[in-house]
Amino acid sequence: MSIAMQGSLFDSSVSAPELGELGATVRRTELTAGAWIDVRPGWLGGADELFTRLVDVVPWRAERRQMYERVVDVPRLVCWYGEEDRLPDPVLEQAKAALSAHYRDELGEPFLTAGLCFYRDGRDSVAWHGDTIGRSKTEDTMVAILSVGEPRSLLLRPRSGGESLRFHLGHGDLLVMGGSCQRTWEHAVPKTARPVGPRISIQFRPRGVA
Ligand SMILES: O=C(O)CCC(=O)C(=O)O
Ligand SMILES: [Fe+2]
Repeated sequence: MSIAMQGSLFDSSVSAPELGELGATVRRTELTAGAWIDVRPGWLGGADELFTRLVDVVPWRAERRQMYERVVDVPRLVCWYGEEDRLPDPVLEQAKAALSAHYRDELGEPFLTAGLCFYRDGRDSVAWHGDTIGRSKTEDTMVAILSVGEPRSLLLRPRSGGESLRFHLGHGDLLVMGGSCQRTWEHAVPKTARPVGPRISIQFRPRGVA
């Protein structure tokens, strides 16, 4: 598959993927009902290079999914890596280890799985949902999302109603949803008619969270 991506095409300084610090560069926002998000813009340098690699090496699958009574196309490509699976790029193994170290005391367990989503253009999306399959239905946990490629909006809104928050995530940005976020808030990557380039998100989760 060949994807032309704005920004990197004429960029002579294309650099190898490399993670920056976490530590004090991570900015926390407390949400309602015991939910929070951490944001670390540009955590992964050389993110466009990782995007290009992932487009090629990941065995992307188109999925169909049961939605209530209907089976619908999932408008994005996906690939899931379980805890025994080798991730498709060494820098993603490093990211998983760095996140596990950074959140060790607070989370009490490592990030073990990685879900990858490929939003090819503005028609690809994910509808409002919480990641509530498994323990996250009843327990506090964390889902860490690394974004590469062109930015897309990730929206968050409280299940109890209220304003939504919008983040533009791409080019190596990190966003971590924590606390009760999966149970008490929802998130979405909405479709857009604006011309947007392709984005890949990598979601790291602990065991039993999906
Ligand atoms: O692509 C994203 O940033 C979000 C993906 C997501 O919410 C999911 O796969 O559960
Ligand atoms: Fe999700």
